[in-house]
Amino acid sequence: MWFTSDNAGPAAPELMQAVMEANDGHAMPYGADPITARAQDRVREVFEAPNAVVHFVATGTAANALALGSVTAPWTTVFCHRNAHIEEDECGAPEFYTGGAKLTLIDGEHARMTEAGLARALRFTARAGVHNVQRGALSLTQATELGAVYQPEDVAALAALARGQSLPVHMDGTRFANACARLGKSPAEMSWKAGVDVLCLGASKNGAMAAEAVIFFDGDRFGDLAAKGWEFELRRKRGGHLFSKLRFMSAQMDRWLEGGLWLDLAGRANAMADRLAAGLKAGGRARFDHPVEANALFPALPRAMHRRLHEAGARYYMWPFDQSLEGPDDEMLTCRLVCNWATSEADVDAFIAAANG
Ligand SMILES: Cc1ncc(COP(=O)(O)O)c(C=O)c1O
Ligand SMILES: C[C@@H](O)[C@H](N)C(=O)O
Repeated sequence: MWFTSDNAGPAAPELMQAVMEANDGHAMPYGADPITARAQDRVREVFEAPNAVVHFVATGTAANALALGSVTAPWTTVFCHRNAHIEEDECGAPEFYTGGAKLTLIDGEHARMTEAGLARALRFTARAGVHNVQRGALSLTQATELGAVYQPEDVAALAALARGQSLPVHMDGTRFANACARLGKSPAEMSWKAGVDVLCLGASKNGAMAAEAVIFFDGDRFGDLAAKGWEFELRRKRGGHLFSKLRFMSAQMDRWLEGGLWLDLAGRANAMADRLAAGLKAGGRARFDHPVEANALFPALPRAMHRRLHEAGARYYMWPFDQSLEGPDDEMLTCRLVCNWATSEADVDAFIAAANG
């Protein structure tokens, strides 16, 4: 019963097979191989973005931090949600790779930034003179860190506020696939058509061993897109994130996007989250303070239930982590349960049985 994180899940056999097939003799290193070119074209095709600049890195943190470093200056601030991964879980990488940009934290339920919150923050930074950080970029996470998704129109409204201040829009798409699978909208509708300028598309949480794409879309934001892409390549190399045998990462991304596999895998994870939520709700003792819109759920459960689950061998995080299993049985404690493409109905049903007793 593994529900700690989709990072704990196995790689999908299709992607492992793609790596095996890529292991065919010699090929030019550092991304100059044909598999990488094919994977970059596949991303452009799936996103209906023939001119997009596409590069691959191994982690979501590298993707976010290098992308933000490419679109904002050290003396600026990036507007993000208070619970954004770039704020809470990247050990200062965005600040490091931007050369010191700050993060301006904005509230909103379910880690979804509100228009009012962003508008207020933009107004507040309007006073910026030489003594103040300048507005740098907007960063949104899709799906969010609390298991919710943004509708394309929500993204468009926030992006419009950013665009009104000539700010680029970054999207942390570590679980973009889960959001796309949930909403049934096209990748283009969920990204550049909604005003996203640079998308970090995550495959690692959704079947890859390690593969993340940084996609700069050909809007009016970056002027010379080729130059922006070259700047990213230099930042990636300088940051130590250019894989010499990039073909093995590219092969994963190419296979993941081929024939809609990425959406099938994400759909499986989402379906298991739905099954788990329904089973806990049926037990009558779970409280849900956040919606289940992707592959994660955040139920509040009685402490006694948590004890029972831990004794049954269930693996998951209390959320926040530091909540103790010692104390009154009926105190409600929130946890995070994350399903991945390999989560089985048996895993889910065993968790529900242990929870409901
Ligand atoms: C929303 C979000 N963004 C970015 C990341 C960073 O990915 P990585 O841990 O591969 O650096 C994670 C990690 O799971 C995440 O949950
Ligand atoms: C660091 C931890 O939050 C990781 N990003 C996860 O979602 O599991």
